[in-house]
Amino acid sequence: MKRNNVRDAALEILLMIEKNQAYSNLLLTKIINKREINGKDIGLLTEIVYGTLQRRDTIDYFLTPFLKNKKIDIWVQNLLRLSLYQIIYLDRVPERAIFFEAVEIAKKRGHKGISSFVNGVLRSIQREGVPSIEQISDPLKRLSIETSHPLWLVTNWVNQFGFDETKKMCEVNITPPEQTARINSNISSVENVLQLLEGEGIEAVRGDLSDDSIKAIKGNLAHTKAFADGYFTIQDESSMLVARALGIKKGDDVLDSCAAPGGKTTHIAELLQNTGSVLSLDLHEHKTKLINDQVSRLKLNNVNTRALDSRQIRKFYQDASFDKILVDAPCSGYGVIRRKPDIKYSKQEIDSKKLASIQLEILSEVATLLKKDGILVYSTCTIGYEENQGVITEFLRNNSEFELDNELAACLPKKMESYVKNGQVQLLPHYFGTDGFYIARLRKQV
Ligand SMILES: C[S@@+](CC[C@H](N)C(=O)[O-])C[C@H]1O[C@@H](n2cnc3c(N)ncnc32)[C@H](O)[C@@H]1O
Repeated sequence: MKRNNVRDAALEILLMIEKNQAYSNLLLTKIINKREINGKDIGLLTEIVYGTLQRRDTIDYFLTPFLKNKKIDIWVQNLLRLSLYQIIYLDRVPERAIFFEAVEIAKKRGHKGISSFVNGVLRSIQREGVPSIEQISDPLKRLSIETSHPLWLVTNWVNQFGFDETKKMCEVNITPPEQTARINSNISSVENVLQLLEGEGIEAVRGDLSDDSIKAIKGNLAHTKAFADGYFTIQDESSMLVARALGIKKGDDVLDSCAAPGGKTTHIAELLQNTGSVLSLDLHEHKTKLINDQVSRLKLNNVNTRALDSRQIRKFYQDASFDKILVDAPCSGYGVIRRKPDIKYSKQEIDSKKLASIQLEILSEVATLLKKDGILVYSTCTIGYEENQGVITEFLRNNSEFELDNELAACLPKKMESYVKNGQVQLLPHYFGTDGFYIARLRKQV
């Protein structure tokens, strides 16, 4: 396989993302398989795609003066972006190779004129250097360009969390995420799994937040036999807190109302230790299949899945009642920008408003099936009032039999205590290096 296929594959993925065809993580896997990219090149391809996306607006700021107002095709712009990303941020890639391959791709996709243009722009940047970000005098605009987040999002976060917190958050968002996993406590322990992984040549250590978590230092946990054999689930440490927030007890009947691909359903099922039951819903069969796959891999016996819109649950389960209910709602995902940097550019401010009304509909419907004294946990992997505290405030206004439950802090790791306030926590990615997450724990009083 010729090396320039990596850059061409990166360009193909970036163009598909521009057309909103799917999220970067899914496209990457699809193109790696389609083009049969080999192991060594997968690393470079991943780095180019994620790096270019993570820094897209910064790179555009650098490129703009060199384009001299010339209108260029979207593929040329993306070719320049990914080439400049490598020149500025990837020390180990020789510049000669970057220039050569950019020109070859331009020739192949366009014509000689375009390849000369691409070569000319890159050579000018090499000669003159990129413009300084320091010259942007407005601090919000500077932060927006420096960390490649849309100005409206930066402004929104600064209004909620202040400038310093927002800056830390934006800076973490342009770093690569860690890979962590949750041990399947039904069949193993952290020590045992670390040993198994060592035997497979993977370097891993205990996680930072949860007792049953591990963190990869070298190697990919997803490609191990221990994973295939059900010893653990790849999951961010913030996500592992959600099932904990439910305070699962043996024998509980639990509803997971937005469950695919099953990260939290399987955690709940593990905490039940082969007792009780989990009913896991998601919109479509192809989604519930993902849950079933994980349930089989982890050898769990207490999960039932069904393709169903949770907003319709009473039509199908009018006599059911649950001890615990989880709404891990569909959301804008601003807490997982490190994993899906394209979120920064594809989402609009208005999306949170639309999502908040769906989130409230789901909560309001499923809450009717909770037993007296039962626990309802609402969570999202997003950051910001509208889809989080705003939804809960509105829910509590309409459902006076519920109250925020202060037991939340006791369910979560001690380290997090100071961040838990009044039965809620908004975890920002720079607190513990996890994804950003919101969790609220509510109790039904009557
Ligand atoms: C944040 S994800 C859930 C992640 C999952 N809890 C886990 O830990 O793996 C939200 C899920 O909600 C599903 N969803 C969206 N609207 C829904 C609805 N009205 N009823 C049921 N599921 C819904 C989406 O298909 C998506 O899979």
